[in-house]
Amino acid sequence: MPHTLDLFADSTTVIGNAADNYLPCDGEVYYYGKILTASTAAQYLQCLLQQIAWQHDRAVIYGREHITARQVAWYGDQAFSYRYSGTEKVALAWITPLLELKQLVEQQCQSQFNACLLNLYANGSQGMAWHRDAETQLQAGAAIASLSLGAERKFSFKHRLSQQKVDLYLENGSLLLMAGATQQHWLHRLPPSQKISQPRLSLTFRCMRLD
Ligand SMILES: O=C(O)CCC(=O)C(=O)O
Ligand SMILES: [Fe+2]
Repeated sequence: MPHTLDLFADSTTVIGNAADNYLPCDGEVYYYGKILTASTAAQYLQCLLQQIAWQHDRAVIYGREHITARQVAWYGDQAFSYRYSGTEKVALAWITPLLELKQLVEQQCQSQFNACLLNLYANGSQGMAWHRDAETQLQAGAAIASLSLGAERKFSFKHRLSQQKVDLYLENGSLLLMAGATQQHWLHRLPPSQKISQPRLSLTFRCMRLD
């Protein structure tokens, strides 16, 4: 590894503070805003683009296999196997920059995580369709924290019954926490936007069941 970014040497790095709940009912979504300075976010983006074992994701839809445009990677405390969208991944061992960011995120949102699914969207033509993260391998009701690096993107929630929508914008270096009953009652997506030409990377920290 060429260098280690020492987050905790820079006392200005943690900018965010307690956040408000964006959802009107049936869940909790806290947006902490930017928790990394622009320069620290840019360094981590470059470092993770190089060091993460990016792979195009596979999804089985109506029995047919599709290769997704976005790239993903799966890391964790153990070789957790994660099945979603008809495919299965085995977690790789943490690398230092991921552990640094995990520690920062845990400190910020006062929750612990044991795995991270990373998503890389090369530009605004790539996104993620409506879904919820409620796989049985995840600890039921555990929070999911998402750290964004790179291009600012819109993120949307839709209530499964009322269809009510809530939109927010995920800034470079920002942290979002989905908690409580959010995954039971709300779908979320990253809509495409043809105006965006720059990449965005998200680190979604999760809690896998240990049994
Ligand atoms: O890229 C994002 O911020 C969202 C990703 C997401 O919803 C997921 O990985 O389940
Ligand atoms: Fe998700």
